[in-house]
Amino acid sequence: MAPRPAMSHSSAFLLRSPSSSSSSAAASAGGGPDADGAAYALLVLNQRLPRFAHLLWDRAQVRVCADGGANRVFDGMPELFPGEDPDEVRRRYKPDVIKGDLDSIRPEVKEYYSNMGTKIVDESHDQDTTDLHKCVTFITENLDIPNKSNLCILALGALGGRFDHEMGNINVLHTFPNNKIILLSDDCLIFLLPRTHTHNIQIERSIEGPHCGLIPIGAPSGTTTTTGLKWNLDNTSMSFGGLISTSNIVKDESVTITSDSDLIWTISLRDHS
Ligand SMILES: Nc1ncnc2c1ncn2[C@@H]1O[C@H](COP(=O)(O)OP(=O)(O)OP(=O)(O)O)[C@@H](O)[C@H]1O
Ligand SMILES: Cc1ncc(C[n+]2csc(CCO)c2C)c(N)n1
Repeated sequence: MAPRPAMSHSSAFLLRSPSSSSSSAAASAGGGPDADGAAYALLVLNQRLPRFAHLLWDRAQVRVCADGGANRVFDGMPELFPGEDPDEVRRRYKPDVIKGDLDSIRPEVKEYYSNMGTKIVDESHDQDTTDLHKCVTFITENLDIPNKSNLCILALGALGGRFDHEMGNINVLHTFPNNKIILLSDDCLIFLLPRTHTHNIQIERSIEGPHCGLIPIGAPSGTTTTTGLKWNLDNTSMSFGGLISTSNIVKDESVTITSDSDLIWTISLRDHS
């Protein structure tokens, strides 16, 4: 296989104190870019907020709700602060943008955030792309977002739930292969490993692993080689109907992956509740 440039990946954005990789789970309020200097945009989808949603919110460069995701922020953020006045909590967690076909956001939620100055982008004319797709387009095309080319996109609530939505969300990873997009749930995260690069994934053991998978969703892979896993691939083919790497285990501090096809990487998140 021809040599190709390296791309590194880290889930340090989930660390409580991103500068120290020995610290434990899920981010605290801090402000500013995450661990490895990679700033991120937070995208909230229409599923129950993960337990660490408010912590990621505090450090995001920009916060976008995909249609009904706005209901989840409106209802869910106060639930993460049970002792506090719900309205006070809501005022602290104001989305910058709500975008989608707007058939799921409740009218009172739309009015509430509109009155607070949130930008509402109605794309109800487009019934061919998902709300997640619309929001990723917004982030990649919006000139007002600083440092956009380095911006990672964290999509909360993208996994678990309806299978058609999950597949639509994974399709967005393949539609925007040049953008770093991470789909998150309470239980795991996934992202795309474009075939154009070799990949070096830093494992944050306090918050992720040990279960992981390497899956050729878009197309079969003729050859994939890995290091750092319990069951490594060595110039191995993967396809649906044949071998795909599920229920694998991370062994080392970093995992390297090279493949002739785009692959989906997934790793479990540890339960810190
Ligand atoms: N159950 C789910 N599982 C995974 N992702 C979801 C789920 N529900 C919503 N999403 C994500 O949140 C986004 C916004 O959801 P919303 O329910 O507002 O979309 P929608 O277009 O109204 O959905 P639909 O009309 O298909 O029910 C979706 O584009 C999708 O990316
Ligand atoms: C072949 C095909 N299948 C499904 C849809 C429906 N659809 C896909 S994305 C979307 C918007 C959801 O907010 C809707 C309604 C379509 N247009 N074309």
